[in-house]
Amino acid sequence: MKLVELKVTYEAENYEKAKEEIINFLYEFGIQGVKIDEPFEKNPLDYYSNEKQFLLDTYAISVYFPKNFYFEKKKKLIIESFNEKFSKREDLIYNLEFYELDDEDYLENWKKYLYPEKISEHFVVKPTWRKYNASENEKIIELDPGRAFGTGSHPTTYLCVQLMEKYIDENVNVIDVGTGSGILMIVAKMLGSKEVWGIDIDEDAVEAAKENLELNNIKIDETIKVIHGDLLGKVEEKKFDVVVANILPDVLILLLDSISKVLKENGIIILSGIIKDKEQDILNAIKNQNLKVIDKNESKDWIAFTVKSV
Ligand SMILES: C[S@@+](CC[C@H](N)C(=O)[O-])C[C@H]1O[C@@H](n2cnc3c(N)ncnc32)[C@H](O)[C@@H]1O
Repeated sequence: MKLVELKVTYEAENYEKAKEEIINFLYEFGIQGVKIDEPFEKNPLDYYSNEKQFLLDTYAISVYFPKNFYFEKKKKLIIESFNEKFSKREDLIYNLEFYELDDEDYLENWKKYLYPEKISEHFVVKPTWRKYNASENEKIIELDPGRAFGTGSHPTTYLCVQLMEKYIDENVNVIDVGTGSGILMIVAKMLGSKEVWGIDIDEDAVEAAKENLELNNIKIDETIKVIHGDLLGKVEEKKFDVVVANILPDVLILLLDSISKVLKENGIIILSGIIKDKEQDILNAIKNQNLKVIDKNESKDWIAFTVKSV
């Protein structure tokens, strides 16, 4: 399996703002990981410890996509939409470059950037190859994200985890729609949920989720299932107290009807993956499904909602 790295090199009046804008924009294209290169205060001694970093003088953001049969179309779309959004800006100049990578190279490279991270009141995500001394009230999620989305560090994931901490206990069953690395299934189980299902249209994600459940000593059985496919075809007869879904806004809007069908009468849905620009579209879809917002969580340019039936 090959991957494609898109490297955006840029100069901006406000680097922090430009970085957020570029990452948020690219997120909409289903990226698998983000790597950020920034120049740093130069000390001549650093030349010997990290020559590559030392010589780097540019700001760059790299994101990764699987190289599948429709990637060329996607590439064209990314370049066109990127230019449409950013080319007329007075405060930003940029250059886009695409590179092909082998899966293994990507995974090895990617691992260097992941560290244990506290993502909510109780949860710490720990990459399997790192050490971490947990304090008494911390819950550790062992994770090897592989090629699936969900390391915990993206706002869309941690906003969801923070809402899950409020609404999930041993009395509820949960389905995670778009489970990716399985991180939200692990959170649901660690919060005591008696039954946790996860579903994803990406076969690699299903494999990654199963491996990560195992890493956390969660056994796949009648109460823990990871399903490959689309919600509608695969989960028709079953109802859940809690549905969590961290997916792109346009997909969430399409899925909301199917999600409502698997929701118990007093159940709740935790929706994440919502970039601020799309907030109103999501609110309209929520209203059209006879649902209402009962809680909201925000970070940077991202929003997550808890909703239930009117
Ligand atoms: C942003 S990732 C979320 C991963 C993880 N749940 C998290 O919160 O970090 C979205 C996932 O949704 C999956 N997905 C996209 N459309 C889907 C659909 N219609 N049904 C099920 N999964 C879908 C993608 O394959 C991807 O793994």
